[in-house]
Amino acid sequence: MSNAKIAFIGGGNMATSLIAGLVADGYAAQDIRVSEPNPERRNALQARYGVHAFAESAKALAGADTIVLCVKPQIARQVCTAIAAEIPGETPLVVSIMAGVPEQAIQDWLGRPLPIVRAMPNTPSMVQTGAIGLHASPEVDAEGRNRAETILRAAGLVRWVADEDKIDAVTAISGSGPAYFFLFMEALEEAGIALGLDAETARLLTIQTALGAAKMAMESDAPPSRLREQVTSPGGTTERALGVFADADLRALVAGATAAARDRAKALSKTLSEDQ
Ligand SMILES: NC(=O)C1=CN([C@@H]2O[C@H](COP(=O)(O)OP(=O)(O)OC[C@H]3O[C@@H](n4cnc5c(N)ncnc54)[C@H](O)[C@@H]3O)[C@@H](O)[C@H]2O)C=CC1
Ligand SMILES: O=C(O)[C@@H]1CCC=N1
Repeated sequence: MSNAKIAFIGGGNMATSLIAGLVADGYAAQDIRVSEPNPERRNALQARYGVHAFAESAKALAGADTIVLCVKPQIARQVCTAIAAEIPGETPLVVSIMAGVPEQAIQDWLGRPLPIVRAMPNTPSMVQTGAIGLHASPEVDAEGRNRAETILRAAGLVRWVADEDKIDAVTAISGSGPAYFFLFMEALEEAGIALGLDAETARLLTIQTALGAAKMAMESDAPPSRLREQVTSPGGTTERALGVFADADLRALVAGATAAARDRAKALSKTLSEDQ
């Protein structure tokens, strides 16, 4: 495995997910440093993963060739301008998982056109089953792409997009996507209870069905539409249920919801890059 020296700026939930995945994949813990103001989080990271965690960003950044920005978007500007002078002299790769923060803004705040990979992970990264969209700024070379991919692949499946604005589409589909599936699970579980199942049975049947459907869709050569047809006997129960979804125009609802999420991502990016 590559021996990039990685500095995580921010050691919260998402950073912890990435670090957990890297260490589980055999990445050397001594090559990972973290800057994190919260002493409990620092202690937990050191104890669980054997990485070095520091209160001072300069100590995490010393000797780093890869910097992973994992703080909240609202403090992106403040943190980037604070660490700008501490970044090692070579041109390290910067990977940002901060939602809605444009690559150009990061380069401006860091004071030089460093190669930036922007990543949009999602919360299943916490169980190494994330879906992660990546975009590289023009300064990123093939080796930088590989390095970014190594870090993010530890958290799940990665897909590159060619244009930075497509990260807003990734946000709408997989970034926010877990919430859509959780909502559907909540509704199915509630429906199961309304139909007379006990709560635990309704929950477990719902979750296992979601897991099984996702596993089949991932492992099968057939598209989800074919898998759906395989469940749907002519004149049977599924056909009736799908008819109710069709009457409510579920596809139009999903298209509208994801367009709303995409538009919000675009608006937040504008705010984050301009108004801080
Ligand atoms: N939760 C989600 O579904 C997704 C989150 N993200 C992005 O991931 C990033 C991190 O999110 P979480 O891990 O959920 O947040 P979090 O709040 O768990 O982690 C942020 C960490 O940054 C630390 N911090 C604050 N000031 C700092 C400073 N000056 N220097 C270093 N560290 C500092 C905080 O103590 C905290 O531990 C955000 O930018 C978010 O947009 C991206 C995609 C999806
Ligand atoms: O809801 C949000 O704005 C963030 C971005 C993707 C997931 N959570």
